[in-house]
Amino acid sequence: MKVLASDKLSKDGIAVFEKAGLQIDLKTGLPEDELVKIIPEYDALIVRSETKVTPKIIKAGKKLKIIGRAGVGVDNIDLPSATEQGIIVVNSPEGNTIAAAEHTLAMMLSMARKIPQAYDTLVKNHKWDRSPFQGVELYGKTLGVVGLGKIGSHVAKCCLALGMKVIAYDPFVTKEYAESRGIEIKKLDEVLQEADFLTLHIPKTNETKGLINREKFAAMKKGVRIVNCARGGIIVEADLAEALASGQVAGAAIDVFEDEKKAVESPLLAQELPTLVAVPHLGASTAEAQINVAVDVAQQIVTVLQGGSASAPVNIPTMKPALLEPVKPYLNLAEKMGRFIGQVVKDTFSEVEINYKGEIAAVDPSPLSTIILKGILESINPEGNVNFVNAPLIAKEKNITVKSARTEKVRDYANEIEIIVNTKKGKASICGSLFASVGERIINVDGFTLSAIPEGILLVLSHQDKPGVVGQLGGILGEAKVNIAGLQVGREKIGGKAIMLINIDNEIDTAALDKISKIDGLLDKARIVKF
Ligand SMILES: NC(=O)C1=CN([C@@H]2O[C@H](COP(=O)(O)OP(=O)(O)OC[C@H]3O[C@@H](n4cnc5c(N)ncnc54)[C@H](O)[C@@H]3O)[C@@H](O)[C@H]2O)C=CC1
Ligand SMILES: O=C(O)CCC(=O)C(=O)O
Repeated sequence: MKVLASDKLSKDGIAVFEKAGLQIDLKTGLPEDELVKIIPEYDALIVRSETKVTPKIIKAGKKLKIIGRAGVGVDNIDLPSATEQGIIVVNSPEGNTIAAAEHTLAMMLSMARKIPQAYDTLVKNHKWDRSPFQGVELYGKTLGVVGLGKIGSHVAKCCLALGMKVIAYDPFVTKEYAESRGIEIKKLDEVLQEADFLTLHIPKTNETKGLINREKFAAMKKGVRIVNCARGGIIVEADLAEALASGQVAGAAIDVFEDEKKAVESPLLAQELPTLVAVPHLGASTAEAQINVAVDVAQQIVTVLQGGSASAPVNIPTMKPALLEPVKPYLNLAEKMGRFIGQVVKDTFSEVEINYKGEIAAVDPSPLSTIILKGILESINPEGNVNFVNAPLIAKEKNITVKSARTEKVRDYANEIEIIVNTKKGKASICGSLFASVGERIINVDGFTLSAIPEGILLVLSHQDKPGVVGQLGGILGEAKVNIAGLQVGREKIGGKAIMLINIDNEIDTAALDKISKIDGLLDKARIVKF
C-alpha cells in the first residue's frame, strides 16, 4: 500500500505510516497535471490546504481508497467526486482548534493595537514614531462570533475572559449551549449591527461563500473591526477593501484568501490599506497542531487501509464510529441479506423496505441500511465498485429509495432484519436473525419459514411441495459432483408452494443449473446466491 503526501506533513505523521509498514512519499507543490500522472499508483492521499484535490485528480486515482485532510476545512477536496468514486474523506476535527483560536486572538489584538504596522515602522524603517499607532481596547467591547463551533467557542471563552461581551450567530447551535457559556445567540443581522469586533468561524460552503459583502458592511457599526481566520471567499475581498478604504470598517485581520496561490493579486493586497493586518494562512501553523492533525489523519488512513473504520469520516455520516458500534454484530448479516435480495430478484425495483425488529430497533440502524444497500447494489452490478461511501449515491442515481422502520415487538426471535422489494412480478422478501448460539440465519424467504445458513454458495429453488423434487435435485448435483452441505425447505402447506435453500460446497455449472430448472415441480428458474 502506498500513501502520497502532497503537502508538507509533520514527521510524527510520517512515522505513523512507516510504523504500519506503508510506503509514504512526500511530493509537495505539484501542479494538477503532475498529480494526475502519479496518483494512479497510490492507495491514499494526504493533504493540508495547499493541494486542491480536483475531480480530475480523484478520477485518476484508480486505487485511491481514502483522502485525508490534515486539518479541518475540506473545501479544497471535491467531496462529490470522492463520494461518487467510493473514496472516503477524513479530517482532523479537533487537532488544530486551539491553534486556530489562539491565532484569531493574536490577529485580533495585533489589529486592535496595530502591532504589525508599528513593527514595520521601527524594525524595518528604523523610525521611532508612536502617534499613528494608538489602538483600541478589547475590554468592554462586543464581540460578534459567526459560527459557534469548536474554534468559535474557544475564541468566545478567551474573549469573555478579556472582559468582552460575546454575541453569536449559529443556526445549528442551541440557545442553551450558548447561554451556559455566557454567550447570547442572536440573528445574523443583529450580530452584524451590534458587534465592535466580528470574527468568522464557519466552513466555506455554497451558502457561506460571499456571506459578508458590501451590503453587510453597510449594515455594520461604523468602525467595526473584522477577523477572518476561517476561509477566504466568505468575505468578498473587493467589498472589504472598499469598506477599509472608506473607514466603514476600521480594521481587518485576515488569515485566509479566496485564491491563496494568487493572494498577492487580491484587492486587499493590490492597494495600500493601512488598517489591514494580513498573514499567509497561519491559523493551524503551530508545532502542536501540526503533530495533532498529521498523526490523527495518518492513524485514520492506516486503520481504513487495514480494513477498519475511520474516526472522522466527512462524506459517510452513517458510518460514524459512534453509530457503527451498537450495530457491529449485525453488519455481516445485513450485508449478506442485501446480497441475497440483489442476486435473487431478477426484476427491477425502485424501493427497498427494511424492517428492524426486536433488540436492533433500540439503536439507530442507519449504518445497516447502507450496508444492505451496498450488498444489493454490488450484486446487481458486480463491476460497479460499490462501497459504503458511494452506495447511497448509486441508489439515488438508479432511483432506488430505501425506507426503513423499527419496532421493538418481535414474535419468535430476539432480533430480525427484514428486507422487502416490490417488483412487477410481485413481492420478494428475506428475513434474517442473529442467534447468540449459532450465529446468522435466514429465517424466512418470501413468507416461507426456514432456517438456512447465509454462507458460501446457496442454491435457491421455488417449487411445488411434492415427492421427487429433492431426489431429482440430488441426482443432478451428484452427477455434477456438487456436494450438498445443508438443505432447508419452507412450505405453505402439504402440496402447496415451497422454497428450498441448498448450501453447496462448490460451484455449479450452467448445464447442471439448467437441468435443475427443468425438474418437474419447479415454479421458477433455479437461482444462485454467493455470499
Ligand atoms: N485558518 C486556519 O488555519 C483554520 C481555519 N479553519 C476554518 O475554521 C472553520 C471552523 O472550524 P471549527 O470551529 O473547527 O468547525 P466546527 O464544525 O466545530 O464549527 C463550525 C460552526 O459553524 C456553524 N455554521 C455552519 N454554517 C453556518 C452558517 N451558514 N452560519 C453560521 N454558522 C454556521 C456550524 O453550526 C458550526 O457550529 C473550518 O471550517 C475551517 O474552514 C479551521 C482550522 C484552521
Ligand atoms: O493546513 C493548514 O495549515 C490550514 C488549516 C486549515 O485551514 C484547516 O484545518 O481548515
